[in-house]
Amino acid sequence: MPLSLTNKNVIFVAGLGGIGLDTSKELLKRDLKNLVILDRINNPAVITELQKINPKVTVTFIPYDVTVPIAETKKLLKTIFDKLKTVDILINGAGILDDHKIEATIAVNYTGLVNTTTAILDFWDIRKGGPGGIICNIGSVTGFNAIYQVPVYSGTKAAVVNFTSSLAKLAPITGVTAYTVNPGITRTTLVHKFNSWLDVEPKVAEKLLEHPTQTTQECATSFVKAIELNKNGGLWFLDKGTLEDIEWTKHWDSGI
Ligand SMILES: NC(=O)c1ccc[n+]([C@@H]2O[C@H](COP(=O)([O-])OP(=O)(O)OC[C@H]3O[C@@H](n4cnc5c(N)ncnc54)[C@H](O)[C@@H]3O)[C@@H](O)[C@H]2O)c1
Ligand SMILES: CCCCCCO
Repeated sequence: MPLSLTNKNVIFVAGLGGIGLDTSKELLKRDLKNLVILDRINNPAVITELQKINPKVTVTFIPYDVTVPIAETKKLLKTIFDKLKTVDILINGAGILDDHKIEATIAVNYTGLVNTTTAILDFWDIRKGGPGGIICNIGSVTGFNAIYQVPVYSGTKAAVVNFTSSLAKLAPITGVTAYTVNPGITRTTLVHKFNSWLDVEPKVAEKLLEHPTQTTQECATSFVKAIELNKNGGLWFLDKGTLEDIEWTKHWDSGI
């Protein structure tokens, strides 16, 4: 159901990246209570600028690498919950795009997202007396249909979409709802130049960028609208400045 972001506490993993930073700025147009940015990027000047956007919101930065062991993530989350007492939304946005780096791509884009999500369930799971919560995972249009020249990256994004859809179906058990935001090609440093798998297409970036794209601001505007729409199981398609909830085609059902 639609969600007011007023007085909410949000953890944003990768909130300082290309998409992340403009989305953080868009979030700060709402009167959150706290925006806690976890990122591998550490830029105090940017945090200072973010804080100036909305004095009603407390902006906090904590260095975080999603590839750390899950026990470390749980310790970090405990420090945040000890301070804030409640967290309403976790946004998982970390991602790399380099199909030469197979293990790193899987570790960051999938394993890191799964571990961060799993870790916060320690604090949210209603079966443990938790309050429940909301998971917003950044997938990608490539999670629906691959950029087949980067099959490793695309595969991790398909995994994010699939994993998050399962979380949404598990919400009645855990009390944690979930959805993905899936941007189309958005002009950030991630997409300027990157390696294709086994160099099957040395000009993959150049070829893709010949087609229509969107700005990070367009993406951010759609991103926060999706957060406010707050649809459990949402498959949000954020392409060329538009926002659309995708209907997934069911080909099989486990029956359970
Ligand atoms: N730009 C696009 O066209 C596009 C399209 C669809 C999805 N995405 C996804 O959006 C997200 C942001 O991408 P972007 O285009 O802004 O690129 P970006 O490179 O600007 O941002 C990537 C973010 O992930 C963070 N990150 C990377 N490795 C990390 C790690 N080990 N631990 C913690 N944080 C880590 C970076 O610090 C940065 O904040 C990624 O998940 C990407 O896959 C991007
Ligand atoms: C230009 C290629 C962008 C690929 C990132 C889509 O998730």
